Amino acid sequence: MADIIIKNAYVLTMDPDAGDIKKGTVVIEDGKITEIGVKTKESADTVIDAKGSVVMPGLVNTHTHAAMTLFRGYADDLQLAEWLEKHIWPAEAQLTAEDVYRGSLLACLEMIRSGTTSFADMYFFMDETAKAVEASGLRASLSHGLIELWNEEKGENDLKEGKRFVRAWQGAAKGRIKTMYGPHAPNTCSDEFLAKVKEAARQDGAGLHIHVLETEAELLAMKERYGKCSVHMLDDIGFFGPDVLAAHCVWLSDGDIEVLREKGVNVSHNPISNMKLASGTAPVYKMLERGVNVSLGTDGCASNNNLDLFEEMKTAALLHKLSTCNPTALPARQVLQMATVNGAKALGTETGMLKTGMKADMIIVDMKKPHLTPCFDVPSHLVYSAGGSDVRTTIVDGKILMQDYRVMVLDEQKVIEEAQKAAEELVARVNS
Ligand SMILES: C[C@H]1O[C@@H](n2cnc3c(O)ncnc32)[C@H](O)[C@@H]1O
Ligand SMILES: [Zn+2]
Repeated sequence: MADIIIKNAYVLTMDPDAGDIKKGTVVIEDGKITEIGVKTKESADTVIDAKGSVVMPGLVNTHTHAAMTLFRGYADDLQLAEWLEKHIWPAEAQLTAEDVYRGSLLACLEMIRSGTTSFADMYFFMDETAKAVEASGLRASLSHGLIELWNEEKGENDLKEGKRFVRAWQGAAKGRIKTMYGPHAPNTCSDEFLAKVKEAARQDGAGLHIHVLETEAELLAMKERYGKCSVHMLDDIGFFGPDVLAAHCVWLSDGDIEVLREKGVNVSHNPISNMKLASGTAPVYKMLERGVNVSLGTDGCASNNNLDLFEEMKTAALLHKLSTCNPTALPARQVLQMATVNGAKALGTETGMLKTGMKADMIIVDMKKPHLTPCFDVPSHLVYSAGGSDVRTTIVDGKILMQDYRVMVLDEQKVIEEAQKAAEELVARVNS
């Protein structure tokens, strides 16, 4: 007998070798997808009748800072440098481990509710984010943020903590947690330090998560310091490879795109954060055209201000039609691919597609809604009309985290109340 059978659903497989199934069944056993089709096994511990719904791969958020939910709406309408240096970093100096746990748990709840099944995170007190991931049932690739700021002692301490975290949590939560090294950015970490971090990652077989060329200010500072941009500096120190997840990549030249493609670097495109902080428009159309693996991220809740990847998908589609004056740029299926297949590739999670043998991370989206009626094309609705609140069921590793809008794994009210209290006390400390 199977663990879970989802039947009567529109199955959006995202598998290039298989089409969609209009009225199909997905069978889950031992955390994996064991059958997909029309005629499958019929008995299971849990049978979900998904008539009027779409079952699809869970969404993958490849760049966030989960605990920053506590700073949602804290410092709006600013450019990155002022936002970070005058508001966010002073506030983060007051963070406690408990705050990070509360904020991360709130983020996990928000992600479960809006259909994200795995995410990549870079922050501080990462044991707490890992505990929240463990408790929530989500999948995550976590890194301790390393911000050297040309201070050798700080760099050493940060790297020591990053290394401890990588080794302590690799493969935890029954393999749902992976760990990475998280050097913050080429304009906050020296080239020598970045080379050391790369070597540590190589020794531990861990990936690297870094912000790259988010702003023009970064590009100018790099040219001034090194006579070349971030991408070429990172390339020259041997930093790049398919183990690298580069967030933002806004201020890229054609040559930079070629380097990213050649080295198999994974890019996390964060259109809402880039728009809100007025950082610029990443050349996503060109990157995709040239074969760079571009995925989607929300960034943290202080620059977005939520974790809803449905909003991110729609924004990406619209932004790149506008920026290229080309309505055929980033069609719905390609954007869905960025949020699923490409994200899973970036995190190396064996998810992102509904395919026999893959890990069972999937969501069921309720299509019986006024704003989703009528439905001529499912991908179109998922990108242009649906929102995170249309997700009715979320499954990770074959475990149901939310069923019919009811979150099964967390005490929702308690998570919200405790995060609210933590945020109020944190801001009071910042202002005192
Ligand atoms: C881990 C550190 O990164 C900071 N951060 C959050 N969002 C961004 C961003 O868009 N660019 C650069 N740095 C960012 C976060 O506040 C932590 O200090
Ligand atoms: Zn970020």
